[in-house]
Amino acid sequence: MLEVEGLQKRYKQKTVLENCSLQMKQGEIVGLVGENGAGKSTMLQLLATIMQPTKGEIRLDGLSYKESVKEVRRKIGYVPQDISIWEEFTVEQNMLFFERLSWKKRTQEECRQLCIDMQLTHWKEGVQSLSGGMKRKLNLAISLLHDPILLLLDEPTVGIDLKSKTEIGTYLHSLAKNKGKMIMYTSHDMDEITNVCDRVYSIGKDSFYMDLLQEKGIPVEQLR
Ligand SMILES: Nc1ncnc2c1ncn2[C@@H]1O[C@H](COP(=O)(O)OP(=O)(O)OP(=O)(O)O)[C@@H](O)[C@H]1O
Repeated sequence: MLEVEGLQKRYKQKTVLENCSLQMKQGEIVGLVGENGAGKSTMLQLLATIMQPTKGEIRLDGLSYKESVKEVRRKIGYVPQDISIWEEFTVEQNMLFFERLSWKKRTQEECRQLCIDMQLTHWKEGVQSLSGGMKRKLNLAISLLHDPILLLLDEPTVGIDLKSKTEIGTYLHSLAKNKGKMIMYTSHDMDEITNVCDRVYSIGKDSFYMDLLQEKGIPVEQLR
């Protein structure tokens, strides 16, 4: 379970997040929406332990981010907005490289299976020749190497075709429902949010997203 209480983030004079509280349970896929600059990436980076909040508490499976950050990190997979893989390597070389950096050991077959599970079948192919969708899948596969319980995805489907988007959505759904992962992800695509997420947090004072998602019948709460 993820528990966030009274979170605040200030960048110098600017307060981006104020008194945000949220919870996530095992097996849930939660969307994070809001206009550009609302603070979605900031929230994901705080949850990923990349930045520290100026106020507030975060706990993952009862572990405090302040007291047990090393243990917490082992339980988190984070995919930033920008793709971060080795362009000059093959899919296989990328997977094996990042496996060596991971605290959890995986066999070559397990690494390959992770890719196959999300329909990334170009094991021997150079990353440079992959489509945007395949690169996104590889980035996602790398983030799963250490079998995290919380997966934080910053616009994982931006700029990719509908087929890859749908495959990623289906895969995320199976990760949550069959393996009990908690998944939080941001997107500006409301159809995708509606199709993939169980519920949504809308960041910011603007009620545009709240109204839109409520109309579509998706449970949504506002964070400011
Ligand atoms: N390191 C930083 N220093 C100062 N201000 C920052 C920093 N990072 C983000 N900000 C500001 O905080 C606000 C929230 O940014 P953030 O990237 O979290 O928004 P976002 O909702 O993810 O936006 P987008 O949809 O464009 O990705 C923005 O006004 C941004 O300029």
